[in-house]
Amino acid sequence: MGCFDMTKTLIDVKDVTKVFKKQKTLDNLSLTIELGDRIALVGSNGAGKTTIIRCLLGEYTFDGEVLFDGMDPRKNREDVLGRIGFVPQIPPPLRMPVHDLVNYVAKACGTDTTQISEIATRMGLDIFEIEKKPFMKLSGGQKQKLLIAMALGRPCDLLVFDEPTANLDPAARQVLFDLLAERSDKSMIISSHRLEEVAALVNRVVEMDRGRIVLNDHVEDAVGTAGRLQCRVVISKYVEAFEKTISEWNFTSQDKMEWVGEVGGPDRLRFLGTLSRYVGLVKAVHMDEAGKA
Ligand SMILES: Nc1ncnc2c1ncn2[C@@H]1O[C@H](COP(=O)(O)OP(=O)(O)OP(=O)(O)O)[C@@H](O)[C@H]1O
Repeated sequence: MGCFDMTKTLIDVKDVTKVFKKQKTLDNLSLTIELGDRIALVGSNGAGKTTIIRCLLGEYTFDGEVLFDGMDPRKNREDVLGRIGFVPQIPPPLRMPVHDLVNYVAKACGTDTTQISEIATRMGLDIFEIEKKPFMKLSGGQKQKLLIAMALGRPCDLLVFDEPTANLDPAARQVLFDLLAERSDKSMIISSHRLEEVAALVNRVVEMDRGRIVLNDHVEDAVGTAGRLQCRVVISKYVEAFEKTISEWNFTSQDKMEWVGEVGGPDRLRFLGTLSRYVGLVKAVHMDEAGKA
């Protein structure tokens, strides 16, 4: 864990403009990310999500300033990258065999290969089976799983995942969300087209459109940490998985169809994200701020 200043600002993006071929991909963008923020970075294709991530990783020149824990990512690239677990949207075309790649990453990032292979196994990827294969000859899903295992199997202060689920089957997606939930003490930026998919993991939503931020919602701010929401959820048919999930939120039911419970203000987004997994099942949702019916 690195040292942070009193303000706990992890990333400061100030007036960043990035132009590709005369087109402003980032348009005077400013954003402060605090330590502990878990951000869903959403927006349509071409909004600029990957570009701001690449600026943060020190890969591009741009006008304006980006600081990671006070450091310029271009001038202090090694230090900055040493603290970020990154999964790119498009896997790099590496010829290196999987075995060598995992060893290299483990050594460079101060972890051991077992950590990486254990996570890969949870994702459904047996590293030993593919260890002689060049990375670029793996399937899209295999590459993604290995990149995720390498990012999560190393020590870091920030996880940056750019569209991490694009090539994953539903089972692997679920494991990824479980793995990320286990790391909810970490700061995260997860870029996604599907807010409902990542909502359960985050405490902040930043939406981009044409290089600008159009929504910046701290979930805690909206309801207040002390506020509680009284909720009623009605489903159209009984499903055991739903019962298990909603029971984990301490909801109760007489008939297993209508469920009632309370959700803490800061957990509102996570709760809705959880419900969205059962969108075909949910017939009604009612939420009231406790005491303000
Ligand atoms: N290296 C590049 N050269 C030229 N144009 C680029 C480059 N990288 C990105 N762009 C352009 O910048 C814009 C934003 O791209 P970016 O990849 O940041 O968007 P995004 O929000 O990540 O989109 P997606 O959801 O499709 O991944 C697009 O119009 C894209 O064509």
